[in-house]
Amino acid sequence: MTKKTITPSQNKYDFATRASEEELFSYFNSAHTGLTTEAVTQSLTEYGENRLEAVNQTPYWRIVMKAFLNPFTIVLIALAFISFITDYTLATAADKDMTAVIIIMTMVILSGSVSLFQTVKTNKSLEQLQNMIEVTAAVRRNGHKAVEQPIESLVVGDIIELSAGDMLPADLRIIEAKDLFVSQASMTGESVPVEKNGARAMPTKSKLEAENLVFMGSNVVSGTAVGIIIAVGQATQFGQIATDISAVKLKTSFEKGVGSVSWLLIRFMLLMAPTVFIINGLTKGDWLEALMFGLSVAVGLTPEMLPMIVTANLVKGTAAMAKQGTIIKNINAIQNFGAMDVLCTDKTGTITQDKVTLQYHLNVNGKEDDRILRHGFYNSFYQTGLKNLMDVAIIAEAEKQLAVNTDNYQKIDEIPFDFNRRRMSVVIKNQKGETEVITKGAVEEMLAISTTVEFDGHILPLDEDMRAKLLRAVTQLNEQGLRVIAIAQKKTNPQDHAFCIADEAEMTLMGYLAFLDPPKETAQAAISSLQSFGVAVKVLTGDNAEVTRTVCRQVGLTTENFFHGHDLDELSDIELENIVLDYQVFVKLSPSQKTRIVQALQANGKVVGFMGDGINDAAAMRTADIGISVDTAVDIAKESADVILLEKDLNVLEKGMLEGRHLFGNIVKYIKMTASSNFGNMFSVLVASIFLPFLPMLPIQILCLNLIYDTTCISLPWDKVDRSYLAKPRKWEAKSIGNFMRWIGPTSSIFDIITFVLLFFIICPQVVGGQFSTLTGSEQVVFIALFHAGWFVESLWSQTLVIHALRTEKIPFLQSNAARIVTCVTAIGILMGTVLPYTAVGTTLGMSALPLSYFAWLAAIILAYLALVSVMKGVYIRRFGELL
Ligand SMILES: Nc1ncnc2c1ncn2[C@@H]1O[C@H](COP(=O)(O)OP(=O)(O)OP(=O)(O)O)[C@@H](O)[C@H]1O
Ligand SMILES: [Mg+2]
Repeated sequence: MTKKTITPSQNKYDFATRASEEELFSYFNSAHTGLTTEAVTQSLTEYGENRLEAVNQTPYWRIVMKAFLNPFTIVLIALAFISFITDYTLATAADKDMTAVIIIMTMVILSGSVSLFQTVKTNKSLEQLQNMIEVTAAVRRNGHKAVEQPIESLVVGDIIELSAGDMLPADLRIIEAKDLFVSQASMTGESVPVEKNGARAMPTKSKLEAENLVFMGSNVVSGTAVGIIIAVGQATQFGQIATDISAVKLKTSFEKGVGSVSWLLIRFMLLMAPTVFIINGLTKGDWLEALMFGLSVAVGLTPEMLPMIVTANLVKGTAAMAKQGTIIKNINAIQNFGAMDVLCTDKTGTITQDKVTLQYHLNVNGKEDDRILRHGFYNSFYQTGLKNLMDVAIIAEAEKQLAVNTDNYQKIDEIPFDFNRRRMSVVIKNQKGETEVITKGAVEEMLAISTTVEFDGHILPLDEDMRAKLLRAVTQLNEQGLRVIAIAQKKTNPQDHAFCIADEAEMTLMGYLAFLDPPKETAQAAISSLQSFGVAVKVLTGDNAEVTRTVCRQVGLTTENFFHGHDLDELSDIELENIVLDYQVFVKLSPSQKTRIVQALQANGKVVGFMGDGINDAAAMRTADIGISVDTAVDIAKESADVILLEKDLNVLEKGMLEGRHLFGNIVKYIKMTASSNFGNMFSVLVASIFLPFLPMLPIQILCLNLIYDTTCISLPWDKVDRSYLAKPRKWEAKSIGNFMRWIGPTSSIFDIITFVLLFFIICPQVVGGQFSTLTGSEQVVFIALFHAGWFVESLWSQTLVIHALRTEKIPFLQSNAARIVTCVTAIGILMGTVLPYTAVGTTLGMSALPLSYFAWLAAIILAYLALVSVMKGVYIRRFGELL
């Protein structure tokens, strides 16, 4: 390693601004040709990896904590602790009993370890998926040509080549630049790109203003550059902000929803358990037993599997989506995907094919003219911004038709494209030293800067007649679905000045280029399919009205109502909010107008998706509830998205969306049925506590019942969802959970109470030989054990079978079947629970063998229960519109 000859001042950035190339290379041990392998290793130890802690993996202990500690497990652990004190510490030697503690802790461990397993699996698969779409940068090393490398592998001292659309992978000092314009919006909030260059400079007050420094998180709008990395990872300016941002990361509506339901159920339990405790204490007189019973009821009411069900669903959903070509970047956005009811999309590549071809190059007279193609070629060829499909088409066509020669020209300057002015210019000089500005862009924008036209070799003023004639010709082309851009030029003097937007004035319009950008064959079907799934499709484009109208008509979007970008700026936010739903197509939009439309839709209560692939879509994608981009999009668009499609296709998007609805359905299903059966059980226990001379169920039996039910529920994320459920966008509605609980819950209580009566007055007296009050002490013990076994089995049957009844709006087993795994697991649960009273374990748990005649009764009760649930389902659906 060479010795460092320069000591930078305290501030590395000031040093980097001031330093010459040699000083930089010597300080960072680098060279024009890049770092050597040894220097990379050296730099890694000295400055570390290019990773942000904020996006780094959470440490293991936190993942474990998160899996095991949630509101529900905390309640369970507290209950286990109290059980331990009362059953073990305070109990006499003979009565010491750890069974309750063991069962409760089993539940904690079960829910925690399944959650943990799922989380680890998700993190792994998310990482793998993200590697598929990772952002790379072109880096020179060991004297080789630059190669694309994942940005995490870059180190301080690396030499990076930049071009339009790139994300800045770290903080760089520019050493060479050609018309480099960078958007620092994520750092400064200023969306106008700033020009940067490679010259030495005096340090500025704010680092961000330094003309030769660029920063991680910004992106290259146009131009090219070479730079040396001076800071990576957390040490970058972005790293400093990113830590703060991640601290206040907003929760999605979904996370908030799950949280609020959790608390609702816990509050409910906190109210009910003490009530049960007091009633039993008062009626039975044994307060310690009443306490244990109250605690067990509390456990029974806790849906401890909720966190696990949510995680398992998200994991499953992510994997299923990946198979369909949809990569999830932000896992909590999956649910928004299913809730999305408006999809905003750009036009090129989504509605139209990703193939743009140049059809005509016409002069203002409407004749094919090679001069037009040649000028278009120079503009596209020499510009260093992002080459879009039109530029590619121009270059391809010119190379095919003309013997274009670039040796005779020298590029002097360029004025890069931006989405507000919608045009761009290059300045070139020929061998004779004549210099011209060549500008191309959207027709209206080009007419606005032109004062003359070239017509049959003459220069004529661009008067109203001419303007009208030109616009007519363009409209005609547009109506055939052709996109048109205009070309203009003017002679200029290169020595004058550096060129800027003001130079795009008093130009001579030469003619126009017309491109064929045909609609996708699949677009029409995809759009109507999305609409049939309740998603309104809106096109938000920067292109003009005529072409957009033609294309939209071809894919079946209504085109009477158009909204034009001009009119947008005159509307206040409220006015926009009022009309935004009436339009399907928005044209001539600037990037900030796209964002405003998304906001206006959200203000209408819509869950908005935005699909795009350009620099001009990034802001709107961030604002939308769900930003969707494609694999081939520019870095900044991919960076802003929550979801990346491996193919820019509405059908792929639709599949991902349905997957989102599917997993949401499974989550809501669990919450609703657990909440309602818990509520029902609660009610039954209250009634039974008041009337029975003994506890309706032993604490340990409640815990055991709960364990079996919870284990059954682990299969739910694998369940199917009815197609009819998938047909509508699904939003989180806390209110509907409460309704469900109040309406469906008490239904089960009716049958619980019928079972009490049956057991207390018929079955038990039959077996034991008399009504409870007439029995001796030991006979009463048998009576109670029988009663407990009876209720245990009935509870398990009804709670488990109702999973099948409530998972669908249809008739279970006949019209809609659960996934096989769910059917198997529930069957096994029922079987085990039914056999239990006949086994030694059952005896230990305080149950005794039921007479076979009981099962005939039980079958009748369960059938009647399922029938009534079906009726209630119908009533509920009629009243509230839908079940889940
Ligand atoms: N390379 C280019 N050279 C000149 N003009 C261009 C170029 N690219 C775009 N324009 C002009 O800017 C307008 C807006 O650009 P563009 O159509 O790409 O916007 P957009 O909002 O991304 O649209 P889309 O919905 O099709 O993706 C174009 O209609 C065209 O007139
Ligand atoms: Mg676009």
